[in-house]
Amino acid sequence: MGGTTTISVGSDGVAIITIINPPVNSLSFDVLNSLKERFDQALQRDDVKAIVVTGAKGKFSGGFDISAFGALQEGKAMTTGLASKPGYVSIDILSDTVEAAKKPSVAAIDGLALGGGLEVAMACHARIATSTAQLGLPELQLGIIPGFGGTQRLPRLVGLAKALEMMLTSKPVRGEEAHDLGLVDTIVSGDELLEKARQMALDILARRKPWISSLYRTDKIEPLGEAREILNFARAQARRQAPNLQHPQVCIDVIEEGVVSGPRAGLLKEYESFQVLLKSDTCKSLIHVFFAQRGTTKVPGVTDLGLKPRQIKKVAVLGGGLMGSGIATALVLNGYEVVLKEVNQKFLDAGLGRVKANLMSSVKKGRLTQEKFEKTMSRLKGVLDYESFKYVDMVIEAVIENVSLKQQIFLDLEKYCSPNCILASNTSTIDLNLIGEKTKSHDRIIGAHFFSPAHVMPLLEIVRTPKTSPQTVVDLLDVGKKIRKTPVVVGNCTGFAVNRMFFPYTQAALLLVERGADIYKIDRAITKFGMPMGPFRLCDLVGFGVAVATGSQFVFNFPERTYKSMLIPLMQEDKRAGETTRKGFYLYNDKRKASPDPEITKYIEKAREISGISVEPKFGKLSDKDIIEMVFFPVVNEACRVYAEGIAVKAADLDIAGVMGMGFPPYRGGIMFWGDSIGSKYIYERLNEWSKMYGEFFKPCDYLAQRATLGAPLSSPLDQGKSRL
Ligand SMILES: C[C@H](O)CC(=O)SCCNC(=O)CCNC(=O)[C@H](O)C(C)(C)COP(=O)(O)OP(=O)(O)OC[C@H]1O[C@@H](n2cnc3c(N)ncnc32)[C@H](O)[C@@H]1OP(=O)(O)O
Repeated sequence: MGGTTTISVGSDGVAIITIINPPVNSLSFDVLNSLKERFDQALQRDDVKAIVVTGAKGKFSGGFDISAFGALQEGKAMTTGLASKPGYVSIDILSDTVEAAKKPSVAAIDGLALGGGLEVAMACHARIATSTAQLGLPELQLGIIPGFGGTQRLPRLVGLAKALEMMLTSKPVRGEEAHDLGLVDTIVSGDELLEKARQMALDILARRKPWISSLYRTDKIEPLGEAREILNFARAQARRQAPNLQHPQVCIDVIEEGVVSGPRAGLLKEYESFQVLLKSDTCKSLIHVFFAQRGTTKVPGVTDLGLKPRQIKKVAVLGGGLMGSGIATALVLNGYEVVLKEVNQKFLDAGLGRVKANLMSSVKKGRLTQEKFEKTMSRLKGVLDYESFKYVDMVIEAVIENVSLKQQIFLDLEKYCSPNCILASNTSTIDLNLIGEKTKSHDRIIGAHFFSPAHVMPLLEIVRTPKTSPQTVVDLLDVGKKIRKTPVVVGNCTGFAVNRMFFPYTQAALLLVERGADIYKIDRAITKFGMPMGPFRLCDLVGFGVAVATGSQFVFNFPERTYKSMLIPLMQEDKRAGETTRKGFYLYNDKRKASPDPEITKYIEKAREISGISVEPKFGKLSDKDIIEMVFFPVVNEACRVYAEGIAVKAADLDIAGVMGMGFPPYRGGIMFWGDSIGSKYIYERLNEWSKMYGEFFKPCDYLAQRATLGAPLSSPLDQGKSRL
């Protein structure tokens, strides 16, 4: 587990206890045990009058050690007192040792005080922090609730409404705001943090400052009737926002227990609920996503070579359409100089206008000041030729999906850019080897696949061919980090990881509809499962033009497993092309509100006639579970192919690609993780059965068949020899 604490006692009689467990001073069992021992020592020693708790290297603590959850979930880690007694940490250590101590303690907070870290700080008698410190209880994002007394102390320090907001959103507050809220007593600079904390501890001892136990404060908690109203309002809101999640409701129940029956009862309920939630599928999935997300930047054979990212200052974006302008927005927002190129003044003005509109929308939402807006816009320059391209460090091509156009552009780029310039394409489906076919620059050609809207969506799919140099990958990983994207490095193939995995998503839905399932019922079932929208609503959003262009790449490359439905082309003939035409699978009003359209039946019937498929009554009666399985098992099947072909290095990368790129619910852990929670054997058997009845589209791939026979998880490590990376 690792980590420890140190104690040093000054001539003023103040003991400084320092948490040491790099990189974020997480609270492992070793750290918690050591913290208890140090406190006991400090309380026994005659030369210690008061105590300051702090974290090494400018970080208080990032909370309980998340890597220890696995052992706890399996019922291990019972060797220490920590897990053997109900509420040992929250009651025995933090309440009965730290908070009830006869010597005052002050938490000196710089950097992070998150989760268990903030809970330790709240058990101290006062808190002093820097203005940049981040304080929060983000446990809910891991599928658990605060477990070291946070559900009881935070409401008593900042009031119910703010405490609920902080816990339910998992968002931390900065030092200044924490001070305004009463969570922190004093703000000081980093240099004087410890000195002022010592002084504060002595002031408390001398009663020059109040000696407060947060757990027994009542002044910030609303009277019972009002408190219940606030809690019920939060319950309803959490249910609306996350109908599939139990733990936000549990968190509110635990807070309520403390308000109604007192904080001690609250602490016990917190402990019991924490133990139950820890073992839930939601928690296991979210913890998997936490580590998987951090694992995407670790690419064997690339990031372990000791390469340093080169400095990229200026980037050219080719194409000012929806994607190009979104990419340019993300870049200028994060400090890059951007040259936006278009083919004529009209398109250029439109592109620059889109970037401006994106930034203005942030100004309107209060996320960007007018001054910052102007500074950000000043980093953007529009051009109509390649003249300035010799000064750029990277180009991102974002023109329409046309192979010969892209080939010509890359030839031009090779001519106009410096020989070290990175040549990236934002293509979502086209093979990069094809794009660079006519050039000699294969080592610096790379895919930088953003998701629309590019300045909002968190994923950056970095596509690498066998010829792309590791340096180019490292450079783009660094840009990805600087523009706050989660990068996933994948190999080159049609559709790469995200689009390839999710191509069967729409295909399966079309197949079900042609056989008699209802469009709107499918979308409802999929949304209930946790996707932001169903496949038909998504098609409307991206537009039928894009859907058909992307689809044709798959039809061409994987004809044996593409379901060829005429439904979308038939609708296109009638000028229905999705949300932009106000008519797609749904009808749209001025406010973009979608409503079902009964007219859709006529297109479905026509599509059936063309494909020669007749309605099967059982498809009209599919349960939500059937719909989920028939739509998502083909996605799992394709994810298995992608993994087996070595397009992804780790199955966990595919989980993140699906969560961040398609909105697959993180609390289901990602597509491969979810598949494993169901079991390879069951998925294989279902697909096999459907492939016999409804064709090749459902045919399980060899990898899935092999895993099912072995009874092995889908995500177990692959033989790396096969990897395309
Ligand atoms: C009982 C209690 O109530 C329960 C708890 O306390 S649960 C834990 C609550 N705390 C959290 O949820 C915080 C989780 N951590 C974070 O949000 C972010 O890591 C952070 C804001 C602390 C730092 O972010 P950032 O600087 O971008 O660095 P990031 O890459 O995320 O993390 C650095 C490393 O620390 C690790 N780490 C971060 N927090 C950790 C934690 N609480 N436990 C274990 N490891 C942790 C990361 O896995 C990563 O490891 P790696 O370098 O091997 O990949």
